[in-house]
Amino acid sequence: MKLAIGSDHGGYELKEYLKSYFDKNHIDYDDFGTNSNESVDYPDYGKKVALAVLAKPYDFGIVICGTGIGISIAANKVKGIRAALVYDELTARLAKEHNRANIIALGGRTTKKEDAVKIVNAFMNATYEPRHQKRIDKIKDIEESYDE
Ligand SMILES: O=C(CO)[C@H](O)[C@H](O)COP(=O)(O)O
Repeated sequence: MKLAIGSDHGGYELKEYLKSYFDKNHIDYDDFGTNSNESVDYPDYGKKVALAVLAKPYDFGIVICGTGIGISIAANKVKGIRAALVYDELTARLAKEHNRANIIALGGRTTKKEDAVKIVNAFMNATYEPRHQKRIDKIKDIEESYDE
């Protein structure tokens, strides 16, 4: 299991908290920034994690901004990315089971740190249900139809 993680300044503290949890629990990750509380632009970090998830052998990505909204929108602009803004264990589990999300987005200013750990674990422990593949294929069809 290896994951890619990135945030803007609004998600920086939660990113660092999750990293310390991953370190303690021997979960491998690469951190794509940002590296401080200094103000940055969330699309830059959403894009970095999205491209990493597509190009490298990561099981999934985690993106974090203040609410998780902006950075999930940005990540979803990368073809092949299904970034899900999740806010509890149920939405995290369903993002994997139904939506085959390859990135989850969290809000650093809206999600408690302990809840974020539970959310990430719920996603990691869930399994995609192939009965949903027809819908995933239709999402891909939308991407393909706006390619030009
Ligand atoms: O949540 C976010 C985007 O959805 C950003 O983290 C937020 O907009 C940053 O705001 P500010 O520049 O006021 O810290």
